[in-house]
Amino acid sequence: MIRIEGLGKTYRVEGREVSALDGIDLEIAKGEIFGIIGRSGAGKSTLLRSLNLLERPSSGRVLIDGKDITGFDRQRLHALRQRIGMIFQHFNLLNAKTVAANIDWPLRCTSSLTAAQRAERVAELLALVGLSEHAGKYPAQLSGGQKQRVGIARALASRPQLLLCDEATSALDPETTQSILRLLLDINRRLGLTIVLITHEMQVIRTLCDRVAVIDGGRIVESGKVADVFLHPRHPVTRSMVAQDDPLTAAMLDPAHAFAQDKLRGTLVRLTYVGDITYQPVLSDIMAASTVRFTILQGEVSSIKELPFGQLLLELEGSDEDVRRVFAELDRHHIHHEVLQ
Ligand SMILES: Nc1ncnc2c1ncn2[C@@H]1O[C@H](COP(=O)(O)OP(=O)(O)OP(=O)(O)O)[C@@H](O)[C@H]1O
Repeated sequence: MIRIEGLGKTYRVEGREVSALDGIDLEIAKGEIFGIIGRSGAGKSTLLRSLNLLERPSSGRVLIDGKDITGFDRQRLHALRQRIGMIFQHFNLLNAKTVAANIDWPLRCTSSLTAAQRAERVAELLALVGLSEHAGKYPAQLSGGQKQRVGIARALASRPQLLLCDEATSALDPETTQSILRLLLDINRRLGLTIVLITHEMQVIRTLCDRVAVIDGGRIVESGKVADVFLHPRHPVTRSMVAQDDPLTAAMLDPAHAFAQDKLRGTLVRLTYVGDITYQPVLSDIMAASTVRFTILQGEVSSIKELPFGQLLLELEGSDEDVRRVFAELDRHHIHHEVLQ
């Protein structure tokens, strides 16, 4: 659906050139939830805003459904923006208008619907985001989570195919964040809407996204399925973002900090696995058929979106030959192993 090719953006600040994006290549499929994560100043907002040309790239192309939008004239851009909704960290609501009027606003400005048809659409959207009882309130009377629900309803008013989320939960507490993420997931499933979001929180990516790209210094430094990137982060920025989100993974990625090294007798191995195998006694079977003994030093069973995963830090004691056989059995069962020491 979206193809970004060699995208670059340079800002001119006081006669100096600041490079915000440098040679970005990405593909985002229809119906997927794609996350872009990075530290402050990495280029996330510039990249997201290039998708609806709120930011004009300096080089490269953005293709949506095969059409290069960077060459669109005003009229085509106007039509494109109606197919792309956007929500913001600070909600950007019209404070002097009620919830219903905020949601009605884009319809009033751009659609050819009658007042009655618009009212019907607003009622539908209010129900979708769970705010039917708050239609007559003003933004100042709402909680942060409710304000973001209004933002989502407003973004969906013109039935877009693509929703851009700019740090949509960064201003919310953890519980409200979860409820907004659940709403976005529900909307993605019910409406088949493609969602592209930017965040600096790995937790948001883990909960919501199918795939992720890590951006640093205006370049994509790592990308892939969320489970792969989360469980096997390669770039230092990715490792640090995973570590901030999940201390257990951090400890397993860098076990030197996790426990007393002088107590180690055998081979230190990190196992990772995803999917149904998480709930099967495969490890028990493999070890029961071997003379190799194991000690669990650390472990975690959790989920990424709805995909269960496990990771274990084990010390294996046995002959090299027997340990190799255990590794071969792990491979056979798609349990990834990584010898750490
Ligand atoms: N309008 C602008 N004029 C000049 N420089 C800009 C402008 N917008 C962004 N930049 C610079 O471009 C780089 C990328 O900024 P961008 O806002 O895209 O990063 P970000 O990852 O979204 O950061 P944050 O998480 O802090 O919002 C930064 O160095 C920033 O200072």
